[in-house]
Amino acid sequence: MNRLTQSTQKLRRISSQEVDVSGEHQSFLHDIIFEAKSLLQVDRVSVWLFDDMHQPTKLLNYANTDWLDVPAQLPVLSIDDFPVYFATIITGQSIAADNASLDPRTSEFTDIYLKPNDIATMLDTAIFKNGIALGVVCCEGRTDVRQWQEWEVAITEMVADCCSRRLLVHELYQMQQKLTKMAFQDMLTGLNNRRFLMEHAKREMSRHQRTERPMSLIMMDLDRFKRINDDFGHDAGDKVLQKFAQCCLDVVRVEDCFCRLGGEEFVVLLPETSVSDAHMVASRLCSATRDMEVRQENALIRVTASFGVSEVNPSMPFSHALKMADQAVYRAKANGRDQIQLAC
Ligand SMILES: Nc1nc2c(ncn2[C@@H]2O[C@H](COP(=O)(O)OP(=O)(O)OP(=O)(O)O)[C@@H](O)[C@H]2O)c(=O)[nH]1
Repeated sequence: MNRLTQSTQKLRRISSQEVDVSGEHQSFLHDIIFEAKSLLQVDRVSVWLFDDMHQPTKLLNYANTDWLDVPAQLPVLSIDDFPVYFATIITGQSIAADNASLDPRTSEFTDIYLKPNDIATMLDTAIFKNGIALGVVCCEGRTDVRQWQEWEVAITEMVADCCSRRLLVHELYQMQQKLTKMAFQDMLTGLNNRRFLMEHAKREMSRHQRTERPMSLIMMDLDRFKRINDDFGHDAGDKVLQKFAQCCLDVVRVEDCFCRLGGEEFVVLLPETSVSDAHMVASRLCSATRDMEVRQENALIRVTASFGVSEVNPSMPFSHALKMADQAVYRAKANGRDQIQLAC
């Protein structure tokens, strides 16, 4: 079997493997760049990505066989300093520079990179995404110049394709993470949303059923919020909601689950908390809201909120506790607002 066939088989096996793409590039490109180093018998293989694939101005170093611990400050190559190299790579041509200091496509690197790092020969090729160069795989030999063979260029191009596939999987993973976050997060306040609360409550209720520890719920609704929108505008209303969210987060504990149900309605689920303790938390939230000020142009906006506190009985559906707390909020509103009512 010739070298090309052997190397192709190795790379195909590597690129078919499932890998954890949740970490840094150095971790999930590690096996590919190490295999490239071994197949091509070079001193170093590195992966660089463009800052912007559509209008690249810089190449950023992302993964390197030499650095198992990636330094905080990675080298950056700018298009202004290496115009010929960039122009060649962007068009998708591989650069097999036998003598890197003499080859016009890589000689730009001589003083700044080749000499200080003792690099004599380079074989670089573009990593593509949708037919556009996204970055570069860079293979470097130290000390001796070398005559690159066609099969070695083909292998480097295949390494770049393996990287491209891994990067795509990494991008899909990041997109999925973002979508999951969006599905469970309120975009305006950054708080968890109703969907998150329902999922979280299910888990908490099962835990509390086993431990028989108390759990409580506080529902809160800003008072006469419509007036704020009407008097100061919708943006001011949004600002109030954001400030209120932050203000409440400062009061509750990290293990409490604070969510925006929608509009000007919020809930905090308090594990390991009796109704009387939840009432104390609600009192703190009530006075923190009263003390809160939001500046809008020359005006200072102040708000109050009405609170309903209920026990969460793990043997009843969670919607029951929500309903009880909601009814208590309704009574607080009917009773003059800016107060707390216990569910009965
Ligand atoms: N700025 C802003 N306003 C919102 C948002 N979501 C809901 N609202 C507004 O919140 C207001 C809620 O008004 P109402 O349900 O009448 O309640 P309220 O004025 O707070 O009166 P009470 O609850 O009875 O004290 C409505 O005007 C909604 O348009 C939001 O994300 N941003």
